[in-house]
Amino acid sequence: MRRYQEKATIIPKRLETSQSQQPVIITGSDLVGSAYHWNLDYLCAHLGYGLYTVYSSTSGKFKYYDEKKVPNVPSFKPPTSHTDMTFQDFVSILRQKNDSKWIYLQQPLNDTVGPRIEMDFKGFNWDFAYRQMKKNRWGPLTSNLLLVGMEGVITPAHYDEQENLFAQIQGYKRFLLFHPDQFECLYPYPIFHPHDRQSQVDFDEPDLKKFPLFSKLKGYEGIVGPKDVLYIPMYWWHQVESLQGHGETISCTFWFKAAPTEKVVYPLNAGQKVAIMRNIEKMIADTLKDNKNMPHFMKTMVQGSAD
Ligand SMILES: O=C(O)C(=O)[C@H]1CC[C@@H](C(=O)O)C1
Ligand SMILES: [Zn+2]
Repeated sequence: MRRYQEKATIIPKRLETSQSQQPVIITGSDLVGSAYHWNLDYLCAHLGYGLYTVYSSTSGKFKYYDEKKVPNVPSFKPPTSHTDMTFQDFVSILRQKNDSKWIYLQQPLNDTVGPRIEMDFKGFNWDFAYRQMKKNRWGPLTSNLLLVGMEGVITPAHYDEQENLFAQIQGYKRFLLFHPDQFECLYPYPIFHPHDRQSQVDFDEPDLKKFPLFSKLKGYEGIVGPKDVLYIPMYWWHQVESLQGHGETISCTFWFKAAPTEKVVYPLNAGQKVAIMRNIEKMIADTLKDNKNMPHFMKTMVQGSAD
């Protein structure tokens, strides 16, 4: 991944989240301490025979897209394909080490898992998780996503609309994180686009003519290894790379709904401004019903006159 900037701020290591919605790498939490022994063989033996969503990519990049929005962009070409298979089948493909085929298992943990995994899951340090939830006034836990990736896979820059405790179980991942106020440097796709919430900029080959502010981007960098938990605050952009040379990666995310906004305090923070931009863009799209001309419509609106 080409260095897009001179110097990234290193994500600090702490024992807990701070209430300032800043990313931290939490050490010593044992949030997923009961899963430290998870490896491919153990998961094959105990995950059961439920089906798991496995994404494939020819580039090694796994840019998420919303299938429900694909009809909005007839020319859209999905950058990945996905299929459901048993964990055992996934591991046998993984072990074929066919370099042209990059695969990434991403599946919410559900009740198809075997009793051993259920016991490990129940053994997560839920006190720690709920203490962070209460301390930061997050909403309820919504899902735990199991992620098993080949070394070298990349999840390109995007933001999520939930708070996330990202627990690393095996292997190493390099995270790049960007404050929500870097929004204008990252050029997200329009909301109606299948790549909503994703950056249009290819970090390896940034088109600085099309995306000039990308050269001003400033961000944070951190490497998470086994037993680390990265707090990814809602609306913070992140790009994730499973580092080469450390084998496949196993991670588990803990996504929480946002904290309710009790009293609006001005000036609004960058995350609140992203939420407002999204609401306005949704309203225009729903009212205009003309996605193709939305950019022109919005440009006209801000330029104050038809060009
Ligand atoms: O947890 C998140 O917010 C994500 O974006 C995950 C989706 C793929 C994961 C990865 O480690 O590549 C990160
Ligand atoms: Zn994410």
